[in-house]
Amino acid sequence: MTQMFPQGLPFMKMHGAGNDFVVIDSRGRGAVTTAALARAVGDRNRGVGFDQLAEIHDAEGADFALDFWNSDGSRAGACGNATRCVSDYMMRQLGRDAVTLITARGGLQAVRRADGLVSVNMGPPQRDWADVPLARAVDTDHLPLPGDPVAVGMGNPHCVFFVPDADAVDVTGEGRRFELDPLFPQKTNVEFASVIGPDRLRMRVWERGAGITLACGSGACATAVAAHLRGLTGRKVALELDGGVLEIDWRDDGVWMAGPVAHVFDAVLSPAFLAGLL
Ligand SMILES: N[C@H](CCC[C@H](N)C(=O)O)C(=O)O
Repeated sequence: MTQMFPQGLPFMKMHGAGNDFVVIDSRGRGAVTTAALARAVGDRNRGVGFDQLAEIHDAEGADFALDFWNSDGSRAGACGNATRCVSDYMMRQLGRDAVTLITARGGLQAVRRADGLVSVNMGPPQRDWADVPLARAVDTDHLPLPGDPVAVGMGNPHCVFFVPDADAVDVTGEGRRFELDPLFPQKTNVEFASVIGPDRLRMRVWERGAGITLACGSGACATAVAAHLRGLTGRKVALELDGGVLEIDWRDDGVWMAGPVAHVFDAVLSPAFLAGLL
């Protein structure tokens, strides 16, 4: 398929609070991303490097559709920060302050707030063990794992730990261990959070298929939901991540997540790089 891109394959580099993405706009043509392409582009030395690759597609009944890939070549059912970044790009292109999109989770909406932050409704949290998904029927509010974590699905699985000091956690060691725990048949993203106040949390994250990232939107949503369920915070919280602050508001219609976005550069994957990948 390389011959389809004799001039190479254009992409955009974006980030939301330091959660970084390669975005490929495939509207008007078929999907191009494969696991091999995601792994090659995701290699920070031999490719471009990203936490997730997002591919934009045409959609029926929405402004666009989005697919997400991790840097290890696996698929992600949700990616809140990439959704905000691509929604910003689409709102600019369409000259609007609101867009609708379709992901593996279903239909979502994103808006540009009066303060300029891009906010997305990530939908209601999934609290049933089978939806997270977990391997067996357990209490999702108190998983039978050391550290008493909470399981929350946001279109992808999250395992949220509340700890006295998130900065003291060995995120790589603990994250990798719980990512691969058999309780999570599709593995899991792992969050470590500490309470700063009734409307403020500190959070660090280990992402399934990507490792430590500077921020994780769906993880921030899952953590805010878990904190409220545990009676630690209200429904509206700011989360301090390594790459910036994300604002979460758990409303009746879903979990809204707002934060900064950046469109860093546009570039092209060369035909030589693509050879054998497409
Ligand atoms: N960074 C993303 C989440 C990626 C989740 C991915 N690692 C998975 O396999 O579920 C976000 O902003 O929501």
